[in-house]
Amino acid sequence: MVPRPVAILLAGLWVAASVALGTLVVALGYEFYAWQDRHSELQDRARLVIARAEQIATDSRIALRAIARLKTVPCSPEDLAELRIIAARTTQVLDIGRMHDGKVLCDGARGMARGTVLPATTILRADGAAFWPQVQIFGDPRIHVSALARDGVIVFSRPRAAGELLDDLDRAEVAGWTRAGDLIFRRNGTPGRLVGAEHARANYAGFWNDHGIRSCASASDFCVEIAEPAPAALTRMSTTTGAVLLTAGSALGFGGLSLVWSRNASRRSLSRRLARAIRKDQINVHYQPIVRLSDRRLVGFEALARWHPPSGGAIPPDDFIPVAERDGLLPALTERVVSRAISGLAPLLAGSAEVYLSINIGVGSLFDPELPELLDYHRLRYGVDRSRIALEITERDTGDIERIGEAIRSLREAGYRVFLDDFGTGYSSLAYLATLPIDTIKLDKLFTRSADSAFVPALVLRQVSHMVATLGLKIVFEGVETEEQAQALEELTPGAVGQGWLFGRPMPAHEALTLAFA
Ligand SMILES: Nc1nc2c(ncn2[C@@H]2O[C@H](COP(=O)(O)O[C@H]3[C@@H](O)[C@H](n4cnc5c(=O)[nH]c(N)nc54)O[C@@H]3COP(=O)(O)O)[C@@H](O)[C@H]2O)c(=O)[nH]1
Repeated sequence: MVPRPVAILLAGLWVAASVALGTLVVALGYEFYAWQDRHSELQDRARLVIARAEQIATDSRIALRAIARLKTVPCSPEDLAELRIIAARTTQVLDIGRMHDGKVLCDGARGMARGTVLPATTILRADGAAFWPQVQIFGDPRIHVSALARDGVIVFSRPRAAGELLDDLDRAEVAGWTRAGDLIFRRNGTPGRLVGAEHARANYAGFWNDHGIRSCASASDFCVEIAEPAPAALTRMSTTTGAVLLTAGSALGFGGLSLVWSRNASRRSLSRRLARAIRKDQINVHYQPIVRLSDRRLVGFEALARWHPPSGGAIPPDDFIPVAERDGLLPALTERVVSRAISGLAPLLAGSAEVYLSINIGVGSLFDPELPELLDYHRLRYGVDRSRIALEITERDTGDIERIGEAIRSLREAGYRVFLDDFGTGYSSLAYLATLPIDTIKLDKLFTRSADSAFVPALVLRQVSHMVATLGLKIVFEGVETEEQAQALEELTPGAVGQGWLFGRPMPAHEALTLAFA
């Protein structure tokens, strides 16, 4: 018994750990969600900027192509009118002009420009076009434009028409550039940090890092980058959100740990109760008949463990056998089952009727060096011959097949029959059939049930039956529930035996004896 102060301290630590763990999980979830949310928002922004840049490029191309088709005298009133019309037909081009020798001669909006000289540009594109991301050109320092010139034509658009879509990102460094690394626009941050040696880098953001979105247009020579620090979302959340997170985290942590604890506690308690039931000989055995399919003659009984705790109800073997296997209780359980199983059917087994008793032996018991002695002790008490006992081996582990083989060989040499149980399920595989010295396989219910159908298990059933016959083994079909299944199985494997609810459910010893002696 743990002293009360220690128990209180442990309970306090338990609650604190639950709350801390749950809160951490919820906080990490929140952080990840907030990061993802912002990241996809920034990606959407980058897509918008790219779309705008592509539209400017397309509009400029359309304008240049249209002007190339004009037959008007450059800078004539008709020509200027055409330039205005072409610009008006686009959404992104502001104005179009004619130029010569680096000078703008005229443009649609202002007419004759009296030879405005353009500054030198560093951006020369592969198609021979020159590009000015931002230039003051109409003699008015308040007017800046972006300009693209080729073949004596210059197309003006709004400067930073794409970059302005990022103007509200206060904390972000943003930049747009050509694939060659020439800067088109930049805001915030150290000049050259985003563009330059690193301009070929792909998106570089990862969880916990700053956001780093880098994207290039497919139809124009334009790339954009957005770099934004990602401070922990938790430091920015409101008190209400914090309170909700803390409550949710505490509930989650407490609920989760309580669930783990209660599952472990119930397993521990099942194991303790099982150990006590074995000690107090409260594990009973029921017998299920095994019959020859052709004439339904009884050939054997399978002993199946039953646990009815004195407190009421029944705990199924599928629940307590795995616990026995896991907690090393299987040898003790097998000892009780062997004792009960043989004594219960002793009058039948010691007699002359050729009926056998099959007993389940898990691998944990198969390796028990005392198993042969245990079997001999109980059978000799009642004068039962070894040939009247079959041992059903169930392998629930991928275990040591050679060791299993040795154990089976020595039991068979001693005169016991050995059945391979649940054949066709998880672990009981073809490798076992080829390696283990067994004389009978018990084919799992899954296949038996398909006997009168055309489903895939039915095909497997046919192949396995054929293979078993070829290997000179015998077969017991498990889980026969209908007359149709029994007939189909008998046709498939003449002389086979079966077990299932059609022939009888597991029953207590006195009913089994009545059935056998009827
Ligand atoms: N190591 C040991 N394992 C044991 C022991 N006793 C039982 N077991 C294993 O537990 C599993 C479940 O057994 P149980 O709930 O007793 O179910 C058996 C039959 O009742 C059931 N069955 C039989 N016929 C039918 C049927 O027509 N339909 C249907 N749905 N179920 C049927 O099958 C179980 C027998 O299976 P098997 O042993 O494979 O022949 C089970 O794996 C037992 O092996 C024990 O003492 N030790």
